[in-house]
Amino acid sequence: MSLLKVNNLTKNFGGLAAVSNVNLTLETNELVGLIGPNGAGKTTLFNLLTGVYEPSEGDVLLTTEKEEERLNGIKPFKIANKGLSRTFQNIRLFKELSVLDNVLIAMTGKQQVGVLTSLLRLPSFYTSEKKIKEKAYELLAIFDLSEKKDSKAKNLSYGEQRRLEIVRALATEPKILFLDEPAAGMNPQETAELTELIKRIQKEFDLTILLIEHDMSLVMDVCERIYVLEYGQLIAEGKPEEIKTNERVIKAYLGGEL
Ligand SMILES: Nc1ncnc2c1ncn2[C@@H]1O[C@H](COP(=O)(O)OP(=O)(O)OP(=O)(O)O)[C@@H](O)[C@H]1O
Repeated sequence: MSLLKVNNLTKNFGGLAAVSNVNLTLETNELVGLIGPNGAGKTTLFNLLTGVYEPSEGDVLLTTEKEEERLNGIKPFKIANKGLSRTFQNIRLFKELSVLDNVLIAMTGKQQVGVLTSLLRLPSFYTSEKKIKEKAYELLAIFDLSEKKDSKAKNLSYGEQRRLEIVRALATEPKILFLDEPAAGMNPQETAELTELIKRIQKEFDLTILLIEHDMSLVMDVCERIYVLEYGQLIAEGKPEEIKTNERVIKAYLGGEL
Protein backbone atom coordinates (compact mmCIF):
# COMPACT_ATOMS: atom_id res chain seq x y z
CA MET A 1 0.00 0.00 0.00
CA SER A 2 1.32 3.49 -0.83
CA LEU A 3 1.78 5.34 2.43
CA LEU A 4 2.94 8.57 0.83
CA LYS A 5 2.27 9.81 -2.68
CA VAL A 6 3.90 12.80 -4.30
CA ASN A 7 2.11 14.05 -7.39
CA ASN A 8 3.66 16.52 -9.84
CA LEU A 9 5.47 18.37 -7.08
CA THR A 10 7.19 21.64 -8.02
CA LYS A 11 8.98 24.29 -5.98
CA ASN A 12 10.11 27.48 -7.65
CA PHE A 13 12.55 29.93 -6.10
CA GLY A 14 12.22 32.99 -8.36
CA GLY A 15 13.16 31.70 -11.81
CA LEU A 16 14.70 28.47 -10.49
CA ALA A 17 12.66 25.26 -10.30
CA ALA A 18 14.52 23.57 -7.42
CA VAL A 19 12.02 20.69 -7.62
CA SER A 20 10.21 20.19 -10.91
CA ASN A 21 7.19 18.00 -11.54
CA VAL A 22 8.32 15.17 -9.25
CA ASN A 23 6.21 12.03 -8.79
CA LEU A 24 7.14 9.44 -6.22
CA THR A 25 5.61 6.96 -3.80
CA LEU A 26 6.66 5.36 -0.56
CA GLU A 27 5.15 1.97 0.18
CA THR A 28 4.60 0.94 3.79
CA ASN A 29 7.85 -0.39 5.35
CA GLU A 30 10.00 0.48 2.36
CA LEU A 31 13.51 1.83 2.69
CA VAL A 32 14.00 4.18 -0.23
CA GLY A 33 16.98 6.28 -1.27
CA LEU A 34 16.96 9.75 -2.78
CA ILE A 35 20.23 10.59 -4.52
CA GLY A 36 21.54 13.14 -6.98
CA PRO A 37 24.43 15.53 -7.49
CA ASN A 38 24.87 18.63 -5.30
CA GLY A 39 22.07 21.13 -5.82
CA ALA A 40 19.77 18.54 -7.43
CA GLY A 41 16.87 19.48 -5.13
CA LYS A 42 16.97 16.64 -2.58
CA THR A 43 16.76 18.77 0.56
CA THR A 44 14.15 21.02 -1.05
CA LEU A 45 12.05 17.90 -1.69
CA PHE A 46 12.43 16.90 1.99
CA ASN A 47 11.40 20.41 2.98
CA LEU A 48 8.28 20.07 0.83
CA LEU A 49 7.41 16.70 2.36
CA THR A 50 7.84 17.91 5.94
CA GLY A 51 6.02 21.23 5.66
CA VAL A 52 9.05 23.52 5.75
CA TYR A 53 8.11 24.76 2.27
CA GLU A 54 4.74 24.94 0.57
CA PRO A 55 4.74 23.47 -2.95
CA SER A 56 4.39 25.87 -5.87
CA GLU A 57 2.42 23.10 -7.58
CA GLY A 58 1.43 19.50 -6.93
CA ASP A 59 0.36 17.43 -3.95
CA VAL A 60 1.79 15.47 -1.06
CA LEU A 61 -0.73 12.81 -0.02
CA LEU A 62 -0.56 10.70 3.13
CA THR A 63 -2.67 7.55 3.31
CA THR A 64 -4.30 7.29 6.72
CA GLU A 65 -6.67 4.58 7.98
CA LYS A 66 -9.68 6.31 6.49
CA GLU A 67 -8.54 8.39 3.55
CA GLU A 68 -5.82 10.16 1.64
CA GLU A 69 -4.87 13.34 3.42
CA ARG A 70 -3.34 16.29 1.60
CA LEU A 71 -0.30 17.60 3.49
CA ASN A 72 0.31 20.74 1.39
CA GLY A 73 0.50 23.87 3.50
CA ILE A 74 0.37 22.03 6.84
CA LYS A 75 2.89 23.35 9.41
CA PRO A 76 5.93 21.14 10.22
CA PHE A 77 4.88 20.36 13.83
CA LYS A 78 1.45 19.21 12.64
CA ILE A 79 3.06 17.04 9.99
CA ALA A 80 5.30 15.57 12.72
CA ASN A 81 2.15 14.79 14.74
CA LYS A 82 0.83 12.87 11.74
CA GLY A 83 3.85 10.55 11.98
CA LEU A 84 6.39 12.12 9.61
CA SER A 85 9.72 12.86 11.26
CA ARG A 86 13.09 13.97 9.93
CA THR A 87 16.72 14.74 10.58
CA PHE A 88 18.57 17.69 9.10
CA GLN A 89 21.70 17.89 6.98
CA ASN A 90 23.09 20.52 9.36
CA ILE A 91 22.75 19.01 12.84
CA ARG A 92 20.08 20.73 14.92
CA LEU A 93 20.50 19.75 18.56
CA PHE A 94 20.14 21.77 21.74
CA LYS A 95 23.91 21.92 22.18
CA GLU A 96 23.90 23.17 25.78
CA LEU A 97 21.41 20.55 26.98
CA SER A 98 22.19 16.98 28.00
CA VAL A 99 21.78 14.12 25.57
CA LEU A 100 18.84 12.81 27.60
CA ASP A 101 17.10 16.20 27.69
CA ASN A 102 17.50 16.49 23.92
CA VAL A 103 15.51 13.27 23.58
CA LEU A 104 12.93 14.16 26.25
CA ILE A 105 12.20 17.49 24.60
CA ALA A 106 11.52 15.70 21.32
CA MET A 107 8.99 13.58 23.22
CA THR A 108 7.05 16.57 24.55
CA GLY A 109 3.45 16.01 23.67
CA LYS A 110 3.77 12.25 24.11
CA GLN A 111 2.92 12.59 27.81
CA GLN A 112 -0.57 11.10 27.96
CA VAL A 113 -1.86 13.09 30.95
CA GLY A 114 -3.92 16.25 31.27
CA VAL A 115 -2.72 19.63 32.47
CA LEU A 116 -4.34 19.24 35.90
CA THR A 117 -2.69 15.84 36.45
CA SER A 118 0.66 17.41 35.57
CA LEU A 119 0.15 20.46 37.78
CA LEU A 120 -0.99 18.41 40.76
CA ARG A 121 1.71 15.80 40.13
CA LEU A 122 -0.87 12.99 40.47
CA PRO A 123 0.42 9.36 40.37
CA SER A 124 -0.49 8.97 36.70
CA PHE A 125 1.82 11.90 35.94
CA TYR A 126 4.79 9.97 37.37
CA THR A 127 3.77 6.76 35.56
CA SER A 128 3.64 8.64 32.26
CA GLU A 129 6.94 10.40 32.96
CA LYS A 130 8.57 7.06 33.84
CA LYS A 131 7.35 5.49 30.60
CA ILE A 132 8.72 8.37 28.56
CA LYS A 133 12.13 8.13 30.24
CA GLU A 134 12.20 4.36 29.70
CA LYS A 135 11.52 4.91 26.00
CA ALA A 136 14.30 7.52 25.84
CA TYR A 137 16.76 5.14 27.55
CA GLU A 138 15.76 2.36 25.16
CA LEU A 139 16.46 4.53 22.11
CA LEU A 140 19.75 5.82 23.53
CA ALA A 141 20.85 2.22 24.16
CA ILE A 142 20.10 1.18 20.56
CA PHE A 143 22.24 4.07 19.33
CA ASP A 144 25.05 3.33 21.83
CA LEU A 145 24.55 6.65 23.63
CA SER A 146 23.50 5.41 27.09
CA GLU A 147 26.82 6.28 28.70
CA LYS A 148 26.63 9.79 27.25
CA LYS A 149 23.13 10.56 28.51
CA ASP A 150 24.31 13.26 30.93
CA SER A 151 26.86 14.84 28.56
CA LYS A 152 26.04 18.10 26.89
CA ALA A 153 25.16 17.50 23.24
CA LYS A 154 27.95 19.85 22.16
CA ASN A 155 30.53 17.54 23.77
CA LEU A 156 29.57 14.53 21.66
CA SER A 157 31.67 13.51 18.69
CA TYR A 158 30.28 14.38 15.28
CA GLY A 159 29.15 10.80 14.64
CA GLU A 160 27.43 10.69 18.04
CA GLN A 161 25.62 13.96 17.33
CA ARG A 162 24.32 12.52 14.06
CA ARG A 163 23.09 9.42 15.92
CA LEU A 164 21.42 11.61 18.56
CA GLU A 165 19.60 13.43 15.78
CA ILE A 166 18.13 10.13 14.65
CA VAL A 167 17.18 9.23 18.23
CA ARG A 168 15.34 12.57 18.50
CA ALA A 169 13.49 11.89 15.26
CA LEU A 170 12.54 8.39 16.46
CA ALA A 171 11.39 9.72 19.83
CA THR A 172 8.29 11.16 18.15
CA GLU A 173 7.32 7.57 17.17
CA PRO A 174 7.08 8.26 13.44
CA LYS A 175 5.58 6.12 10.69
CA ILE A 176 7.81 7.73 8.09
CA LEU A 177 11.37 8.79 8.80
CA PHE A 178 13.25 11.17 6.51
CA LEU A 179 17.02 11.03 6.98
CA ASP A 180 19.00 13.87 5.38
CA GLU A 181 22.60 12.72 4.89
CA PRO A 182 22.83 10.70 8.11
CA ALA A 183 26.40 9.58 7.37
CA ALA A 184 27.77 13.02 6.45
CA GLY A 185 31.09 13.58 8.22
CA MET A 186 31.27 10.03 9.56
CA ASN A 187 34.35 7.83 9.16
CA PRO A 188 34.00 4.46 7.36
CA GLN A 189 33.68 2.53 10.64
CA GLU A 190 30.90 4.86 11.89
CA THR A 191 29.17 4.67 8.49
CA ALA A 192 29.24 0.85 8.56
CA GLU A 193 27.72 0.88 12.07
CA LEU A 194 25.08 3.39 11.00
CA THR A 195 24.18 1.21 8.01
CA GLU A 196 23.36 -1.67 10.37
CA LEU A 197 21.47 0.67 12.74
CA ILE A 198 19.26 1.97 9.93
CA LYS A 199 18.36 -1.58 8.91
CA ARG A 200 17.67 -2.48 12.55
CA ILE A 201 15.40 0.47 13.39
CA GLN A 202 13.42 0.02 10.20
CA LYS A 203 12.49 -3.51 11.29
CA GLU A 204 12.21 -2.85 15.00
CA PHE A 205 10.00 0.24 14.68
CA ASP A 206 8.12 -0.79 11.55
CA LEU A 207 9.32 2.28 9.70
CA THR A 208 9.07 3.57 6.19
CA ILE A 209 12.31 5.44 5.48
CA LEU A 210 13.35 7.92 2.79
CA LEU A 211 17.04 8.60 2.89
CA ILE A 212 19.20 11.25 1.24
CA GLU A 213 22.82 10.21 1.18
CA HIS A 214 25.98 10.85 -0.80
CA ASP A 215 27.70 7.75 0.59
CA MET A 216 26.88 5.25 -2.14
CA SER A 217 28.04 2.22 -0.15
CA LEU A 218 25.38 3.00 2.45
CA VAL A 219 22.69 3.77 -0.15
CA MET A 220 23.34 0.64 -2.21
CA ASP A 221 23.47 -1.50 0.93
CA VAL A 222 20.28 -0.41 2.69
CA CYS A 223 17.89 0.87 0.01
CA GLU A 224 15.34 -1.37 -1.66
CA ARG A 225 14.56 1.31 -4.24
CA ILE A 226 16.27 4.52 -5.27
CA TYR A 227 15.06 7.75 -6.86
CA VAL A 228 17.58 9.95 -8.65
CA LEU A 229 17.17 13.72 -8.98
CA GLU A 230 19.08 16.01 -11.31
CA TYR A 231 18.35 19.73 -11.70
CA GLY A 232 15.10 19.26 -9.77
CA GLN A 233 13.79 16.47 -12.01
CA LEU A 234 13.59 12.74 -11.43
CA ILE A 235 15.84 11.08 -13.97
CA ALA A 236 15.65 7.49 -12.71
CA GLU A 237 13.95 5.13 -10.29
CA GLY A 238 14.77 1.52 -9.58
CA LYS A 239 16.54 -1.11 -7.55
CA PRO A 240 20.18 -0.38 -6.53
CA GLU A 241 21.58 -2.68 -9.21
CA GLU A 242 19.49 -0.92 -11.89
CA ILE A 243 20.55 2.51 -10.69
CA LYS A 244 24.24 1.57 -10.61
CA THR A 245 24.16 0.70 -14.30
CA ASN A 246 21.73 3.39 -15.48
CA GLU A 247 23.53 5.47 -18.13
CA ARG A 248 21.66 8.67 -17.39
CA VAL A 249 22.56 8.37 -13.71
CA ILE A 250 26.21 7.62 -14.45
CA LYS A 251 26.30 10.70 -16.69
CA ALA A 252 24.76 12.87 -13.96
CA TYR A 253 27.46 11.69 -11.57
CA LEU A 254 30.31 11.94 -14.06
CA GLY A 255 33.35 13.01 -12.13
CA GLY A 256 31.69 11.92 -8.89
CA GLU A 257 31.37 8.51 -7.27
CA LEU A 258 28.65 6.01 -7.85
N1 LIG B 1 15.52 28.87 0.02
C1 LIG B 1 16.07 28.88 -1.19
N2 LIG B 1 16.04 29.98 -1.96
C2 LIG B 1 16.57 29.98 -3.20
N3 LIG B 1 17.16 28.91 -3.78
C3 LIG B 1 17.22 27.79 -3.07
C4 LIG B 1 16.68 27.70 -1.74
N4 LIG B 1 16.88 26.42 -1.28
C5 LIG B 1 17.51 25.76 -2.27
N5 LIG B 1 17.73 26.57 -3.33
C6 LIG B 1 18.35 26.18 -4.60
O1 LIG B 1 17.63 25.05 -5.07
C7 LIG B 1 18.53 24.10 -5.67
C8 LIG B 1 18.39 22.78 -4.97
O2 LIG B 1 18.96 22.86 -3.66
P1 LIG B 1 18.91 21.69 -2.62
O3 LIG B 1 19.59 22.18 -1.36
O4 LIG B 1 17.53 21.20 -2.49
O5 LIG B 1 19.81 20.59 -3.32
P2 LIG B 1 20.41 19.25 -2.74
O6 LIG B 1 20.20 18.21 -3.78
O7 LIG B 1 19.87 18.99 -1.39
O8 LIG B 1 21.96 19.60 -2.65
P3 LIG B 1 23.11 19.04 -1.68
O9 LIG B 1 23.34 17.62 -2.08
O10 LIG B 1 24.28 19.91 -2.03
O11 LIG B 1 22.64 19.21 -0.29
C9 LIG B 1 19.91 24.71 -5.57
O12 LIG B 1 20.19 25.36 -6.80
C10 LIG B 1 19.79 25.71 -4.45
O13 LIG B 1 20.70 26.76 -4.60
